[in-house]
Amino acid sequence: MSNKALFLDRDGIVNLDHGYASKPDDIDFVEGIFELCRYFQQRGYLIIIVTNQSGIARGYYSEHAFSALMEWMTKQFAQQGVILTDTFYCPHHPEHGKGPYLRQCTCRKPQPGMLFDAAKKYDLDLATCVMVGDRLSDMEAARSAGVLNRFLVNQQQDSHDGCHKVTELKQIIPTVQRLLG
Ligand SMILES: O=P(O)(O)OC[C@@H](O)[C@H]1O[C@@H](OP(=O)(O)O)[C@@H](O)[C@@H](O)[C@@H]1O
Ligand SMILES: [Mg+2]
Ligand SMILES: [Zn+2]
Repeated sequence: MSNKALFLDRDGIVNLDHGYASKPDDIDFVEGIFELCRYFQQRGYLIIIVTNQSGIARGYYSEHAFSALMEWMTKQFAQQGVILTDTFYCPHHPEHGKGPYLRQCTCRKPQPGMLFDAAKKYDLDLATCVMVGDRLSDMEAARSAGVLNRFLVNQQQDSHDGCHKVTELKQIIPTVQRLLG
């Protein structure tokens, strides 16, 4: 357990959530995302996306289309000086999934499955990882996985789970500097 990661939710954090993005034309990157990634990368964090993709379960787009979009996204990150180490995704939905995707799985956030899978694959010390998300389900997944520093961006909802609430990505760096030095 020697590595640490910045876990990013995708829709709503990396790109604006216009609803079930499936192709590059659907992607508008959120202001400050590359700067945030560069900050953590310089401090030795791997950059890992953890994303619910029920659009696959619902039949809106295929896993192949999802992978092609992530390949494109990885190149956009690289052009901005950011190595996107990996993406973990949940293609299931417990009610609206079709065929094999109709499942009560352990990877759909708020379940912590994707974070545990990432920890296993990259030998992560989850306590020292950081999660940034736009839903309480992101915070819950990270809390259940034992991620101590969790940032909830741009949500009015009240949360009692001890996460840091910010309205913009650029507010994260000063808080991290205070917490982690
Ligand atoms: O925010 P992440 O985890 O990266 O991805 C969320 C997306 O898969 C979609 O998840 C859906 O929720 P349901 O999966 O239908 O409950 C909706 O919130 C969509 O607007 C959103 O695009
Ligand atoms: Mg989201
Ligand atoms: Zn799943």
